[in-house]
Amino acid sequence: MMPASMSSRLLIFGESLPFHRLLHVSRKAWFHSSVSILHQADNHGPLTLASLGFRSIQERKDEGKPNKVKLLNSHTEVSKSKVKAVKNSAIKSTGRKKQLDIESAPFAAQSFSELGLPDSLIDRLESEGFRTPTDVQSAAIPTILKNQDVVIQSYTGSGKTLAYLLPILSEVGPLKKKPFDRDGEPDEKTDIEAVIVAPSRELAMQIVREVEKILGHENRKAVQQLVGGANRSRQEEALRKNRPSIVVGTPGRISEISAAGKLHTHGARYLVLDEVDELLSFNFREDMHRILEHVGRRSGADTNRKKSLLSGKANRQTMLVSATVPFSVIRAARSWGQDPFLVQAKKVIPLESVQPSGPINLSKPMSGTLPSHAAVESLPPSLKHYHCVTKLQHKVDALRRCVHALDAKYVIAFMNNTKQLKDAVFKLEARGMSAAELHGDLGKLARSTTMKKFKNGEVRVLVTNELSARGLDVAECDLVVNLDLPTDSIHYAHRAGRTGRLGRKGTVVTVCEGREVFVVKKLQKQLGIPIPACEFVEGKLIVTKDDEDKNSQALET
Ligand SMILES: Nc1ncnc2c1ncn2[C@@H]1O[C@H](COP(=O)(O)OP(=O)(O)OP(=O)(O)O)[C@@H](O)[C@H]1O
Repeated sequence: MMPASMSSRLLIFGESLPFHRLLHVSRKAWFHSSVSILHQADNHGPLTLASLGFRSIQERKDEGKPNKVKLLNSHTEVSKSKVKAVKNSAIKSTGRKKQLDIESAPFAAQSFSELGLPDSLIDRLESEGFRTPTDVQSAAIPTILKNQDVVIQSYTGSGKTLAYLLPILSEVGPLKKKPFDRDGEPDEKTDIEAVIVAPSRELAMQIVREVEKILGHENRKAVQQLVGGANRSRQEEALRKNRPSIVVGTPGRISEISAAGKLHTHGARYLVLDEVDELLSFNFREDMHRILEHVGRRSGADTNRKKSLLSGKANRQTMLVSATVPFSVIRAARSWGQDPFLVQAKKVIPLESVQPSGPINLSKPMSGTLPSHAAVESLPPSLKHYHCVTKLQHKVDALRRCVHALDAKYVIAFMNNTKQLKDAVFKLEARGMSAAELHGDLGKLARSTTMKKFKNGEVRVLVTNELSARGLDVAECDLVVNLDLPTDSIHYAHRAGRTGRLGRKGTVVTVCEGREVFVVKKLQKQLGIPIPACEFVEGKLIVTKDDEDKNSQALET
Protein backbone atom coordinates (compact mmCIF):
# COMPACT_ATOMS: atom_id res chain seq x y z
CA MET A 1 0.00 0.00 0.00
CA MET A 2 1.16 3.51 -0.77
CA PRO A 3 2.58 5.13 2.34
CA ALA A 4 0.46 8.01 3.61
CA SER A 5 3.30 10.45 3.13
CA MET A 6 3.37 9.67 -0.56
CA SER A 7 -0.32 10.03 -1.03
CA SER A 8 -0.67 13.41 0.57
CA ARG A 9 1.60 15.77 -1.26
CA LEU A 10 0.68 18.97 -2.97
CA LEU A 11 2.29 20.22 -6.12
CA ILE A 12 3.31 23.82 -5.80
CA PHE A 13 4.99 25.50 -8.75
CA GLY A 14 6.24 22.11 -9.80
CA GLU A 15 7.41 21.37 -6.29
CA SER A 16 5.81 19.06 -3.81
CA LEU A 17 5.05 19.31 -0.14
CA PRO A 18 3.17 16.90 2.07
CA PHE A 19 -0.27 18.26 2.80
CA HIS A 20 0.04 18.03 6.59
CA ARG A 21 3.36 19.89 6.47
CA LEU A 22 1.88 22.65 4.38
CA LEU A 23 -0.76 23.19 7.03
CA HIS A 24 1.88 23.04 9.72
CA VAL A 25 4.28 25.54 8.25
CA SER A 26 1.48 27.90 7.34
CA ARG A 27 0.06 27.86 10.84
CA LYS A 28 3.42 28.63 12.35
CA ALA A 29 3.93 31.49 9.90
CA TRP A 30 7.39 30.16 9.36
CA PHE A 31 8.30 32.36 6.43
CA HIS A 32 12.05 32.66 5.86
CA SER A 33 11.77 33.03 2.16
CA SER A 34 8.31 32.57 0.89
CA VAL A 35 6.62 30.95 -2.04
CA SER A 36 3.30 32.38 -3.17
CA ILE A 37 0.59 29.92 -3.87
CA LEU A 38 -1.83 31.37 -6.33
CA HIS A 39 -5.24 30.03 -7.04
CA GLN A 40 -5.39 28.89 -10.64
CA ALA A 41 -7.99 30.73 -12.55
CA ASP A 42 -7.70 30.34 -16.27
CA ASN A 43 -9.23 27.83 -18.63
CA HIS A 44 -6.05 25.85 -18.94
CA GLY A 45 -5.75 25.30 -15.26
CA PRO A 46 -5.62 21.87 -13.76
CA LEU A 47 -8.87 20.05 -13.33
CA THR A 48 -9.15 19.33 -9.66
CA LEU A 49 -11.30 17.01 -7.65
CA ALA A 50 -12.96 20.02 -6.09
CA SER A 51 -13.87 21.34 -9.50
CA LEU A 52 -15.29 17.93 -10.22
CA GLY A 53 -17.48 18.16 -7.17
CA PHE A 54 -15.36 16.24 -4.64
CA ARG A 55 -14.08 17.62 -1.39
CA SER A 56 -11.24 16.39 0.73
CA ILE A 57 -11.64 14.98 4.19
CA GLN A 58 -9.45 17.84 5.38
CA GLU A 59 -11.72 20.40 3.72
CA ARG A 60 -14.76 18.85 5.35
CA LYS A 61 -13.06 18.65 8.73
CA ASP A 62 -11.96 22.27 8.45
CA GLU A 63 -15.43 23.54 7.65
CA GLY A 64 -16.56 26.01 10.26
CA LYS A 65 -13.29 25.96 12.18
CA PRO A 66 -11.91 29.37 13.09
CA ASN A 67 -8.44 30.32 11.85
CA LYS A 68 -8.34 27.47 9.39
CA VAL A 69 -5.74 27.66 6.68
CA LYS A 70 -7.66 28.63 3.59
CA LEU A 71 -5.94 26.58 0.95
CA LEU A 72 -8.15 27.66 -1.87
CA ASN A 73 -7.33 31.27 -1.18
CA SER A 74 -5.29 33.34 -3.52
CA HIS A 75 -2.33 33.88 -1.24
CA THR A 76 -0.93 31.29 1.14
CA GLU A 77 2.71 31.29 2.02
CA VAL A 78 5.00 28.47 2.94
CA SER A 79 8.63 28.23 3.78
CA LYS A 80 10.62 27.54 0.65
CA SER A 81 13.01 25.47 2.68
CA LYS A 82 10.20 23.06 3.39
CA VAL A 83 9.34 22.60 -0.26
CA LYS A 84 10.91 19.60 -1.87
CA ALA A 85 11.77 19.79 -5.56
CA VAL A 86 10.15 17.46 -8.01
CA LYS A 87 12.03 16.36 -11.09
CA ASN A 88 11.21 17.96 -14.42
CA SER A 89 8.09 16.57 -15.97
CA ALA A 90 8.26 14.58 -19.16
CA ILE A 91 5.85 17.06 -20.57
CA LYS A 92 5.22 20.54 -19.44
CA SER A 93 2.09 22.59 -19.25
CA THR A 94 1.94 25.77 -21.27
CA GLY A 95 -0.74 27.19 -19.01
CA ARG A 96 0.08 30.05 -16.66
CA LYS A 97 3.22 29.23 -14.78
CA LYS A 98 1.79 30.44 -11.52
CA GLN A 99 -1.15 28.18 -11.42
CA LEU A 100 -0.99 25.19 -9.16
CA ASP A 101 -3.00 22.26 -8.08
CA ILE A 102 -3.62 23.63 -4.65
CA GLU A 103 -6.99 21.97 -4.56
CA SER A 104 -5.15 18.75 -4.99
CA ALA A 105 -5.62 18.31 -1.25
CA PRO A 106 -8.40 15.87 -2.08
CA PHE A 107 -5.84 13.76 -3.86
CA ALA A 108 -4.90 12.69 -0.38
CA ALA A 109 -8.14 10.71 -0.43
CA GLN A 110 -8.28 8.43 2.55
CA SER A 111 -10.77 5.98 1.17
CA PHE A 112 -12.31 4.86 -2.09
CA SER A 113 -15.74 6.07 -0.94
CA GLU A 114 -14.57 9.68 -1.33
CA LEU A 115 -14.10 9.14 -5.01
CA GLY A 116 -17.69 8.54 -6.07
CA LEU A 117 -17.59 4.77 -6.51
CA PRO A 118 -20.70 2.68 -5.77
CA ASP A 119 -20.98 0.87 -2.43
CA SER A 120 -21.06 -2.55 -4.11
CA LEU A 121 -17.63 -1.87 -5.58
CA ILE A 122 -16.23 -0.46 -2.36
CA ASP A 123 -17.38 -3.55 -0.46
CA ARG A 124 -15.57 -5.76 -2.93
CA LEU A 125 -12.43 -3.59 -2.75
CA GLU A 126 -12.44 -3.85 1.02
CA SER A 127 -12.88 -7.57 1.03
CA GLU A 128 -9.87 -7.84 -1.30
CA GLY A 129 -7.81 -5.63 1.02
CA PHE A 130 -7.83 -2.43 -1.07
CA ARG A 131 -8.62 0.33 1.40
CA THR A 132 -6.67 3.43 0.43
CA PRO A 133 -6.49 4.73 -3.13
CA THR A 134 -3.08 5.58 -4.51
CA ASP A 135 -2.44 9.12 -5.73
CA VAL A 136 -3.02 8.31 -9.35
CA GLN A 137 -6.25 6.51 -8.47
CA SER A 138 -7.44 9.52 -6.48
CA ALA A 139 -6.77 11.72 -9.48
CA ALA A 140 -8.04 9.43 -12.23
CA ILE A 141 -11.23 7.90 -10.82
CA PRO A 142 -13.35 11.08 -10.42
CA THR A 143 -12.03 12.42 -13.73
CA ILE A 144 -13.02 9.27 -15.62
CA LEU A 145 -16.39 9.17 -13.82
CA LYS A 146 -17.02 12.60 -15.33
CA ASN A 147 -16.76 10.98 -18.76
CA GLN A 148 -13.44 12.60 -19.66
CA ASP A 149 -11.06 11.05 -22.14
CA VAL A 150 -7.73 10.70 -20.36
CA VAL A 151 -4.05 9.95 -20.67
CA ILE A 152 -2.91 8.40 -17.36
CA GLN A 153 0.80 8.68 -16.58
CA SER A 154 2.45 7.78 -13.31
CA TYR A 155 5.38 5.69 -12.26
CA THR A 156 5.58 1.93 -12.51
CA GLY A 157 3.74 0.02 -9.82
CA SER A 158 1.64 3.00 -8.72
CA GLY A 159 -1.73 1.33 -9.36
CA LYS A 160 -2.68 2.58 -12.82
CA THR A 161 -4.69 -0.57 -13.58
CA LEU A 162 -7.28 0.04 -10.86
CA ALA A 163 -7.18 3.75 -11.71
CA TYR A 164 -8.99 3.00 -14.97
CA LEU A 165 -10.72 -0.28 -14.01
CA LEU A 166 -12.69 1.06 -11.03
CA PRO A 167 -14.56 3.81 -12.89
CA ILE A 168 -15.35 1.33 -15.65
CA LEU A 169 -16.62 -1.27 -13.16
CA SER A 170 -18.78 1.37 -11.53
CA GLU A 171 -20.65 1.82 -14.84
CA VAL A 172 -20.36 -1.60 -16.43
CA GLY A 173 -21.00 -5.16 -15.28
CA PRO A 174 -22.53 -6.69 -12.14
CA LEU A 175 -21.24 -4.09 -9.63
CA LYS A 176 -22.29 -1.00 -11.51
CA LYS A 177 -23.92 2.04 -9.94
CA LYS A 178 -27.26 1.72 -11.72
CA PRO A 179 -28.19 -1.93 -11.92
CA PHE A 180 -31.76 -1.07 -13.01
CA ASP A 181 -33.05 0.56 -16.16
CA ARG A 182 -35.56 3.42 -16.37
CA ASP A 183 -38.49 1.01 -15.91
CA GLY A 184 -37.01 -0.45 -12.76
CA GLU A 185 -36.11 -3.69 -14.52
CA PRO A 186 -32.65 -5.20 -14.03
CA ASP A 187 -30.41 -3.57 -16.62
CA GLU A 188 -28.77 -6.62 -18.15
CA LYS A 189 -26.92 -5.33 -21.15
CA THR A 190 -25.61 -8.05 -23.38
CA ASP A 191 -23.21 -5.97 -25.47
CA ILE A 192 -19.50 -5.51 -24.99
CA GLU A 193 -19.21 -2.26 -23.07
CA ALA A 194 -15.47 -2.00 -22.45
CA VAL A 195 -12.46 -3.06 -24.51
CA ILE A 196 -9.06 -3.14 -22.82
CA VAL A 197 -5.99 -3.68 -25.00
CA ALA A 198 -2.50 -4.62 -23.76
CA PRO A 199 0.64 -5.41 -25.76
CA SER A 200 1.40 -8.85 -24.28
CA ARG A 201 -0.55 -11.95 -23.27
CA GLU A 202 0.90 -11.87 -19.78
CA LEU A 203 -0.18 -8.31 -19.22
CA ALA A 204 -3.66 -8.88 -20.66
CA MET A 205 -4.12 -11.92 -18.45
CA GLN A 206 -2.90 -10.01 -15.43
CA ILE A 207 -5.53 -7.33 -16.12
CA VAL A 208 -8.21 -10.05 -16.44
CA ARG A 209 -7.15 -11.42 -13.04
CA GLU A 210 -7.43 -7.93 -11.53
CA VAL A 211 -10.97 -7.54 -12.94
CA GLU A 212 -11.95 -10.99 -11.67
CA LYS A 213 -10.52 -10.20 -8.25
CA ILE A 214 -12.70 -7.08 -7.98
CA LEU A 215 -15.84 -8.64 -9.46
CA GLY A 216 -15.57 -11.80 -7.38
CA HIS A 217 -15.55 -15.41 -8.53
CA GLU A 218 -19.31 -15.57 -9.10
CA ASN A 219 -19.11 -12.70 -11.62
CA ARG A 220 -16.02 -13.82 -13.46
CA LYS A 221 -17.90 -14.41 -16.71
CA ALA A 222 -18.45 -10.68 -17.08
CA VAL A 223 -14.88 -10.46 -18.37
CA GLN A 224 -13.35 -12.42 -21.23
CA GLN A 225 -9.69 -12.63 -22.17
CA LEU A 226 -8.85 -12.55 -25.88
CA VAL A 227 -5.13 -13.24 -26.08
CA GLY A 228 -3.01 -14.76 -28.81
CA GLY A 229 -1.49 -18.19 -28.29
CA ALA A 230 -4.70 -19.51 -26.71
CA ASN A 231 -7.48 -21.45 -28.40
CA ARG A 232 -9.36 -18.94 -30.53
CA SER A 233 -12.56 -20.94 -31.06
CA ARG A 234 -12.87 -21.42 -27.31
CA GLN A 235 -12.63 -17.66 -26.85
CA GLU A 236 -15.28 -17.13 -29.54
CA GLU A 237 -17.55 -19.69 -27.90
CA ALA A 238 -17.14 -17.96 -24.51
CA LEU A 239 -18.07 -14.63 -26.10
CA ARG A 240 -21.24 -16.16 -27.53
CA LYS A 241 -22.24 -18.05 -24.40
CA ASN A 242 -21.21 -15.73 -21.56
CA ARG A 243 -21.94 -12.39 -23.22
CA PRO A 244 -19.24 -10.58 -21.22
CA SER A 245 -19.43 -6.81 -20.78
CA ILE A 246 -15.64 -6.42 -20.73
CA VAL A 247 -13.01 -7.92 -23.02
CA VAL A 248 -9.29 -7.71 -22.36
CA GLY A 249 -6.82 -8.82 -24.98
CA THR A 250 -3.87 -8.36 -27.26
CA PRO A 251 -4.29 -6.28 -30.44
CA GLY A 252 -3.82 -9.22 -32.85
CA ARG A 253 -6.42 -11.50 -31.28
CA ILE A 254 -9.00 -8.76 -30.70
CA SER A 255 -8.83 -7.55 -34.28
CA GLU A 256 -8.77 -11.13 -35.64
CA ILE A 257 -12.00 -12.10 -33.84
CA SER A 258 -13.55 -8.76 -34.67
CA ALA A 259 -12.70 -9.18 -38.38
CA ALA A 260 -14.30 -12.63 -38.27
CA GLY A 261 -17.54 -11.00 -37.09
CA LYS A 262 -17.48 -12.76 -33.69
CA LEU A 263 -16.77 -9.71 -31.57
CA HIS A 264 -19.06 -6.69 -31.72
CA THR A 265 -17.56 -3.63 -30.14
CA HIS A 266 -19.39 -0.85 -31.95
CA GLY A 267 -21.56 -0.15 -28.93
CA ALA A 268 -18.66 -0.16 -26.44
CA ARG A 269 -18.45 2.85 -24.14
CA TYR A 270 -14.84 2.44 -23.06
CA LEU A 271 -11.59 1.79 -24.85
CA VAL A 272 -8.43 1.44 -22.76
CA LEU A 273 -4.97 1.16 -24.30
CA ASP A 274 -2.65 -0.03 -21.51
CA GLU A 275 1.07 0.50 -22.20
CA VAL A 276 -0.12 2.78 -24.98
CA ASP A 277 3.35 3.86 -26.11
CA GLU A 278 4.14 0.23 -26.88
CA LEU A 279 0.77 -0.26 -28.62
CA LEU A 280 1.61 2.67 -30.89
CA SER A 281 4.68 0.85 -32.20
CA PHE A 282 4.88 -0.26 -35.80
CA ASN A 283 4.26 -3.95 -34.98
CA PHE A 284 0.72 -3.28 -33.83
CA ARG A 285 -0.17 -0.64 -36.40
CA GLU A 286 -2.75 -2.53 -38.47
CA ASP A 287 -4.49 -4.23 -35.55
CA MET A 288 -4.65 -1.01 -33.57
CA HIS A 289 -6.08 0.77 -36.58
CA ARG A 290 -8.91 -1.73 -36.77
CA ILE A 291 -9.61 -1.51 -33.03
CA LEU A 292 -9.67 2.29 -33.06
CA GLU A 293 -11.96 2.28 -36.08
CA HIS A 294 -14.46 -0.15 -34.58
CA VAL A 295 -14.74 0.30 -30.84
CA GLY A 296 -17.63 2.63 -29.96
CA ARG A 297 -18.27 3.57 -33.56
CA ARG A 298 -21.98 2.73 -33.77
CA SER A 299 -23.94 5.82 -34.70
CA GLY A 300 -26.21 6.82 -31.83
CA ALA A 301 -24.48 4.37 -29.49
CA ASP A 302 -25.87 4.40 -25.98
CA THR A 303 -23.35 6.43 -24.05
CA ASN A 304 -23.78 8.67 -21.07
CA ARG A 305 -21.39 11.26 -22.38
CA LYS A 306 -22.76 14.62 -21.62
CA LYS A 307 -21.16 16.76 -24.27
CA SER A 308 -22.03 16.62 -27.93
CA LEU A 309 -19.80 14.42 -29.96
CA LEU A 310 -17.62 15.84 -32.64
CA SER A 311 -18.32 14.44 -36.05
CA GLY A 312 -15.93 11.69 -37.05
CA LYS A 313 -14.98 10.86 -33.46
CA ALA A 314 -16.05 7.70 -31.73
CA ASN A 315 -18.88 7.50 -29.22
CA ARG A 316 -16.60 6.13 -26.56
CA GLN A 317 -14.40 7.21 -23.69
CA THR A 318 -10.77 6.63 -24.61
CA MET A 319 -8.10 6.07 -21.93
CA LEU A 320 -4.41 5.84 -22.75
CA VAL A 321 -2.18 4.53 -19.99
CA SER A 322 1.57 4.17 -19.41
CA ALA A 323 4.41 5.05 -17.06
CA THR A 324 6.18 6.53 -20.07
CA VAL A 325 4.27 9.03 -22.17
CA PRO A 326 6.21 10.37 -25.12
CA PHE A 327 4.71 13.25 -27.03
CA SER A 328 3.46 10.88 -29.75
CA VAL A 329 0.94 9.61 -27.18
CA ILE A 330 -0.24 13.15 -26.43
CA ARG A 331 -0.76 13.72 -30.16
CA ALA A 332 -2.61 10.41 -30.53
CA ALA A 333 -4.86 11.22 -27.57
CA ARG A 334 -5.76 14.57 -29.07
CA SER A 335 -6.73 13.06 -32.38
CA TRP A 336 -8.66 10.09 -30.93
CA GLY A 337 -10.32 11.71 -27.97
CA GLN A 338 -12.52 14.66 -27.14
CA ASP A 339 -10.86 17.34 -25.00
CA PRO A 340 -8.76 14.76 -23.17
CA PHE A 341 -7.03 15.37 -19.85
CA LEU A 342 -3.58 14.34 -18.71
CA VAL A 343 -3.91 12.61 -15.33
CA GLN A 344 -0.79 12.25 -13.20
CA ALA A 345 -0.44 11.40 -9.52
CA LYS A 346 -0.95 14.97 -8.34
CA LYS A 347 -2.46 16.79 -11.24
CA VAL A 348 -5.08 16.72 -13.91
CA ILE A 349 -4.60 19.16 -16.76
CA PRO A 350 -6.18 19.62 -20.19
CA LEU A 351 -4.09 17.92 -22.82
CA GLU A 352 -4.34 20.91 -25.11
CA SER A 353 -2.06 22.79 -22.71
CA VAL A 354 0.65 20.15 -22.90
CA GLN A 355 3.64 20.77 -25.15
CA PRO A 356 6.74 18.71 -25.84
CA SER A 357 9.55 19.68 -23.51
CA GLY A 358 12.13 19.37 -26.26
CA PRO A 359 12.37 19.59 -30.03
CA ILE A 360 10.40 17.09 -32.08
CA ASN A 361 12.18 15.57 -35.01
CA LEU A 362 9.81 16.59 -37.78
CA SER A 363 11.66 14.58 -40.39
CA LYS A 364 10.49 11.43 -38.57
CA PRO A 365 6.84 12.00 -37.70
CA MET A 366 6.18 8.50 -36.33
CA SER A 367 9.17 8.65 -34.09
CA GLY A 368 8.39 12.08 -32.70
CA THR A 369 8.94 10.72 -29.25
CA LEU A 370 11.17 12.19 -26.62
CA PRO A 371 12.58 9.09 -24.99
CA SER A 372 14.82 10.89 -22.58
CA HIS A 373 12.03 13.11 -21.30
CA ALA A 374 9.27 10.55 -21.55
CA ALA A 375 11.08 8.33 -19.06
CA VAL A 376 11.56 10.95 -16.36
CA GLU A 377 9.11 10.49 -13.48
CA SER A 378 8.36 6.97 -14.64
CA LEU A 379 10.40 5.36 -11.86
CA PRO A 380 9.31 4.91 -8.26
CA PRO A 381 11.41 7.08 -5.91
CA SER A 382 11.99 4.09 -3.62
CA LEU A 383 14.29 2.38 -6.15
CA LYS A 384 18.08 2.21 -5.76
CA HIS A 385 20.16 1.98 -8.94
CA TYR A 386 23.76 0.75 -9.39
CA HIS A 387 26.00 -0.41 -12.17
CA CYS A 388 28.76 -2.97 -11.97
CA VAL A 389 31.59 -3.32 -14.49
CA THR A 390 32.79 -6.77 -15.44
CA LYS A 391 34.03 -8.80 -18.41
CA LEU A 392 31.42 -10.31 -20.70
CA GLN A 393 32.27 -13.87 -19.65
CA HIS A 394 31.86 -12.98 -15.95
CA LYS A 395 28.44 -11.33 -16.18
CA VAL A 396 26.45 -14.32 -14.93
CA ASP A 397 28.86 -14.73 -12.05
CA ALA A 398 28.38 -11.04 -11.20
CA LEU A 399 24.63 -11.65 -11.19
CA ARG A 400 25.02 -14.55 -8.79
CA ARG A 401 27.22 -12.53 -6.44
CA CYS A 402 24.79 -9.63 -6.64
CA VAL A 403 21.85 -11.88 -5.64
CA HIS A 404 23.83 -13.18 -2.65
CA ALA A 405 25.11 -9.75 -1.62
CA LEU A 406 21.59 -8.30 -1.53
CA ASP A 407 20.05 -11.54 -0.30
CA ALA A 408 17.43 -11.04 -3.01
CA LYS A 409 14.63 -13.57 -3.14
CA TYR A 410 12.73 -12.66 -6.30
CA VAL A 411 15.10 -11.61 -9.05
CA ILE A 412 14.33 -10.67 -12.65
CA ALA A 413 17.36 -10.60 -14.95
CA PHE A 414 16.99 -9.05 -18.39
CA MET A 415 18.92 -10.11 -21.49
CA ASN A 416 18.48 -9.26 -25.15
CA ASN A 417 19.28 -12.56 -26.84
CA THR A 418 17.35 -15.82 -26.34
CA LYS A 419 20.32 -18.14 -26.79
CA GLN A 420 22.48 -16.27 -24.30
CA LEU A 421 19.52 -16.13 -21.96
CA LYS A 422 19.27 -19.94 -22.01
CA ASP A 423 23.03 -20.17 -21.37
CA ALA A 424 22.69 -17.89 -18.38
CA VAL A 425 19.94 -20.08 -16.90
CA PHE A 426 22.13 -23.15 -17.43
CA LYS A 427 25.10 -21.51 -15.67
CA LEU A 428 23.03 -20.34 -12.73
CA GLU A 429 21.44 -23.74 -12.26
CA ALA A 430 24.85 -25.40 -12.53
CA ARG A 431 25.99 -23.20 -9.64
CA GLY A 432 23.05 -24.14 -7.50
CA MET A 433 20.83 -21.11 -8.01
CA SER A 434 17.30 -21.93 -9.11
CA ALA A 435 16.59 -20.12 -12.37
CA ALA A 436 14.16 -20.28 -15.28
CA GLU A 437 13.81 -18.74 -18.71
CA LEU A 438 10.87 -16.68 -19.95
CA HIS A 439 10.68 -15.44 -23.54
CA GLY A 440 8.44 -15.36 -26.58
CA ASP A 441 9.66 -18.67 -28.02
CA LEU A 442 7.92 -20.51 -25.19
CA GLY A 443 4.29 -21.52 -25.53
CA LYS A 444 1.53 -19.91 -23.45
CA LEU A 445 1.39 -22.84 -21.03
CA ALA A 446 5.15 -22.93 -20.46
CA ARG A 447 5.15 -19.18 -19.87
CA SER A 448 2.38 -19.27 -17.30
CA THR A 449 3.92 -22.31 -15.53
CA THR A 450 7.24 -20.45 -15.24
CA MET A 451 5.50 -17.34 -13.93
CA LYS A 452 3.66 -19.42 -11.33
CA LYS A 453 6.94 -21.01 -10.17
CA PHE A 454 8.57 -17.61 -9.92
CA LYS A 455 5.68 -16.13 -7.97
CA ASN A 456 5.53 -19.00 -5.49
CA GLY A 457 9.28 -18.84 -4.87
CA GLU A 458 10.28 -22.11 -6.57
CA VAL A 459 12.39 -20.11 -9.02
CA ARG A 460 14.66 -17.45 -7.57
CA VAL A 461 16.00 -15.89 -10.77
CA LEU A 462 13.77 -15.35 -13.77
CA VAL A 463 15.96 -14.73 -16.81
CA THR A 464 13.90 -13.01 -19.44
CA ASN A 465 13.84 -10.46 -22.23
CA GLU A 466 11.79 -7.37 -23.12
CA LEU A 467 8.64 -9.54 -23.03
CA SER A 468 8.52 -9.17 -19.25
CA ALA A 469 9.60 -5.55 -19.06
CA ARG A 470 6.15 -4.00 -19.21
CA GLY A 471 3.36 -4.25 -16.74
CA LEU A 472 4.41 -7.51 -15.08
CA ASP A 473 3.39 -7.28 -11.43
CA VAL A 474 5.21 -9.50 -8.96
CA ALA A 475 4.89 -7.56 -5.72
CA GLU A 476 7.78 -9.42 -4.03
CA CYS A 477 10.35 -8.75 -6.78
CA ASP A 478 13.23 -7.15 -4.88
CA LEU A 479 15.97 -7.07 -7.50
CA VAL A 480 16.17 -6.35 -11.23
CA VAL A 481 19.45 -7.02 -13.01
CA ASN A 482 20.27 -5.85 -16.52
CA LEU A 483 22.68 -8.44 -17.86
CA ASP A 484 22.43 -6.70 -21.23
CA LEU A 485 21.85 -2.98 -21.57
CA PRO A 486 18.35 -1.82 -22.41
CA THR A 487 17.99 -0.01 -25.73
CA ASP A 488 17.05 3.34 -24.21
CA SER A 489 15.84 5.07 -21.06
CA ILE A 490 12.19 4.07 -21.66
CA HIS A 491 13.18 0.40 -21.75
CA TYR A 492 15.36 0.89 -18.68
CA ALA A 493 12.41 2.46 -16.84
CA HIS A 494 9.99 -0.37 -17.62
CA ARG A 495 12.55 -3.07 -16.74
CA ALA A 496 13.51 -1.31 -13.51
CA GLY A 497 9.85 -0.84 -12.63
CA ARG A 498 9.37 -4.58 -12.08
CA THR A 499 10.78 -4.00 -8.61
CA GLY A 500 9.91 -1.43 -5.94
CA ARG A 501 6.17 -1.78 -6.66
CA LEU A 502 3.71 0.30 -4.71
CA GLY A 503 6.30 1.98 -2.51
CA ARG A 504 8.28 -1.18 -1.70
CA LYS A 505 12.07 -1.22 -1.63
CA GLY A 506 13.82 -2.40 -4.77
CA THR A 507 17.29 -2.47 -6.32
CA VAL A 508 18.29 -2.29 -9.97
CA VAL A 509 21.80 -3.37 -10.95
CA THR A 510 23.10 -2.96 -14.49
CA VAL A 511 25.99 -5.33 -15.20
CA CYS A 512 28.06 -3.97 -18.06
CA GLU A 513 31.46 -4.06 -19.69
CA GLY A 514 33.89 -1.15 -19.33
CA ARG A 515 33.17 0.01 -22.87
CA GLU A 516 29.45 0.24 -22.07
CA VAL A 517 29.75 2.53 -19.06
CA PHE A 518 29.10 5.62 -21.19
CA VAL A 519 25.59 4.24 -21.91
CA VAL A 520 24.92 4.00 -18.17
CA LYS A 521 26.04 7.62 -17.81
CA LYS A 522 23.62 8.59 -20.53
CA LEU A 523 20.76 6.70 -18.88
CA GLN A 524 21.60 8.40 -15.62
CA LYS A 525 21.29 11.81 -17.27
CA GLN A 526 18.14 11.04 -19.21
CA LEU A 527 16.36 9.53 -16.23
CA GLY A 528 17.60 12.12 -13.76
CA ILE A 529 18.75 9.46 -11.26
CA PRO A 530 22.14 8.45 -9.83
CA ILE A 531 23.41 5.04 -10.99
CA PRO A 532 26.70 4.74 -9.05
CA ALA A 533 29.30 2.06 -9.70
CA CYS A 534 29.43 -0.88 -7.32
CA GLU A 535 31.35 -4.08 -6.66
CA PHE A 536 30.51 -7.22 -4.76
CA VAL A 537 33.16 -7.82 -2.13
CA GLU A 538 32.96 -10.51 0.53
CA GLY A 539 29.26 -10.98 0.01
CA LYS A 540 28.47 -7.27 0.20
CA LEU A 541 27.54 -4.58 -2.30
CA ILE A 542 30.16 -1.82 -2.06
CA VAL A 543 29.66 1.47 -3.85
CA THR A 544 32.86 2.46 -5.66
CA LYS A 545 33.99 5.53 -7.47
CA ASP A 546 34.18 4.96 -11.20
CA ASP A 547 37.00 6.37 -13.32
CA GLU A 548 35.11 9.49 -14.32
CA ASP A 549 34.34 10.37 -10.70
CA LYS A 550 37.93 9.64 -9.68
CA ASN A 551 39.21 11.92 -12.48
CA SER A 552 36.88 14.75 -11.55
CA GLN A 553 37.91 14.38 -7.91
CA ALA A 554 41.57 14.46 -8.92
CA LEU A 555 40.93 17.67 -10.86
CA GLU A 556 39.22 19.26 -7.87
CA THR A 557 42.10 18.53 -5.47
N1 LIG B 1 -5.11 1.16 -3.71
C1 LIG B 1 -4.37 0.07 -3.65
N2 LIG B 1 -4.10 -0.52 -2.48
C2 LIG B 1 -3.33 -1.63 -2.41
N3 LIG B 1 -2.78 -2.24 -3.48
C3 LIG B 1 -3.02 -1.69 -4.69
C4 LIG B 1 -3.81 -0.51 -4.84
N4 LIG B 1 -3.87 -0.22 -6.15
C5 LIG B 1 -3.14 -1.14 -6.80
N5 LIG B 1 -2.62 -2.03 -5.94
C6 LIG B 1 -1.73 -3.17 -6.27
O1 LIG B 1 -0.47 -2.59 -6.64
C7 LIG B 1 0.17 -3.39 -7.61
C8 LIG B 1 0.66 -2.51 -8.76
O2 LIG B 1 -0.43 -1.98 -9.47
P1 LIG B 1 -0.44 -1.87 -11.06
O3 LIG B 1 0.06 -3.12 -11.69
O4 LIG B 1 -1.77 -1.38 -11.46
O5 LIG B 1 0.66 -0.73 -11.28
P2 LIG B 1 0.98 0.09 -12.60
O6 LIG B 1 1.08 1.51 -12.22
O7 LIG B 1 0.03 -0.27 -13.69
O8 LIG B 1 2.44 -0.46 -12.96
P3 LIG B 1 3.17 -0.60 -14.41
O9 LIG B 1 3.41 0.77 -14.92
O10 LIG B 1 4.42 -1.33 -14.09
O11 LIG B 1 2.23 -1.37 -15.28
C9 LIG B 1 -0.84 -4.45 -8.01
O12 LIG B 1 -0.49 -5.64 -7.35
C10 LIG B 1 -2.16 -3.92 -7.50
O13 LIG B 1 -3.07 -4.96 -7.17
